[in-house]
Amino acid sequence: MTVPDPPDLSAPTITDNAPLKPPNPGSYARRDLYEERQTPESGVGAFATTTIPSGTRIFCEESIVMLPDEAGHVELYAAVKGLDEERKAMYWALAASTKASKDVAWIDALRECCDEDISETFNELVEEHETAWSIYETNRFTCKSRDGVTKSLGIFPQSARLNHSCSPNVFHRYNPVINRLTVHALRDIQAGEELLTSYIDICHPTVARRQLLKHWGFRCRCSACDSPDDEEDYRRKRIEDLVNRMGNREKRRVKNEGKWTGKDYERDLAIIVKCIRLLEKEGMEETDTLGMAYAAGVRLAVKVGEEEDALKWAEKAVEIERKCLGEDSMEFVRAGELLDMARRVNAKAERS
Ligand SMILES: C[S@@+](CC[C@H](N)C(=O)[O-])C[C@H]1O[C@@H](n2cnc3c(N)ncnc32)[C@H](O)[C@@H]1O
Repeated sequence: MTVPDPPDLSAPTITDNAPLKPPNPGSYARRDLYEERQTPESGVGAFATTTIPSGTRIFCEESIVMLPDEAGHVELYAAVKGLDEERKAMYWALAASTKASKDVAWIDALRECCDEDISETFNELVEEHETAWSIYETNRFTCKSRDGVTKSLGIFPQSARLNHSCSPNVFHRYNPVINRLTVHALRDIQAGEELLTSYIDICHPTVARRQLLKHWGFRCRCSACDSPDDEEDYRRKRIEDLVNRMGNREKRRVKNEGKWTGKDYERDLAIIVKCIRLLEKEGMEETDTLGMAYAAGVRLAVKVGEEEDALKWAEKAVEIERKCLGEDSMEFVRAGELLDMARRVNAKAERS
């Protein structure tokens, strides 16, 4: 939930301040659609109690704790201590799976700000800080600001019950417009199925995913991890490389605007087309990595005069962002703007 973010291929070219639906979404978890249950090996999990159609928003949750990326044990403990009793209870009831940090400099800082007469209970206080930190590290979600620059980490106690899969059936993301974490069904989910999100970027191959998941202290037993297939791993590695290349070229293009030639744009587009094909082949059609690839593809296709592809991808981008993030997300609005642009360009091409 806190792993490195993919390169920002959704960088807006039209407007970053598009009008969005009024932000009054409430804070909810659709308990009419799922229940929490103990699982044999993954602690508590969330299970569908009825069919959940693809695209359904299941969680739209406000955080109970949100801290800047760089906050440490002492700041976190103070934030938890400041919660009302109900929220405090919610916080302490969450799972704590990570090991104590080897960096103990914070203990000296804590000692310095404690009264002398606390010395007898100091060890207890340290333990409480460590437990609070482990809960935080196990359950926190990355929350990016609208400009994508500021990163905070938030605790959303109901969404925090979602277990992980590398082939997830739900998608989570913090939406800075409505200040909520949203979780959407990526496909139709049947009653009895566990709702599973991915804590990490699923484009990584198996070995890298295993390494990243060590943070949460478990080995993933999803089908992609349990019976890794060399070809699938190769495709995920290729996707990862292509996404990185797209991001790097996008940065270079922005820096060298004006110097980018038609050939350069064609090269960029070729990478995106490969990436789109692999994502579709890998069954990652639902995730918004593909949404980002489509959006980047639209801009480039327009540049090189492939108006029909631009229109096709813009339509797909809108659908993916609607499904994964909802109509109140910036991504959806930007995809809609791209679709308008692609339609205009197509109409013009047809006229001429
Ligand atoms: C955010 S919590 C998820 C909810 C948690 N199961 C609970 O009981 O509250 C993350 C923790 O759940 C467990 N977990 C999540 N996904 C898992 C999986 N696929 N296999 C085993 N354990 C998992 C791990 O202990 C992990 O550190």
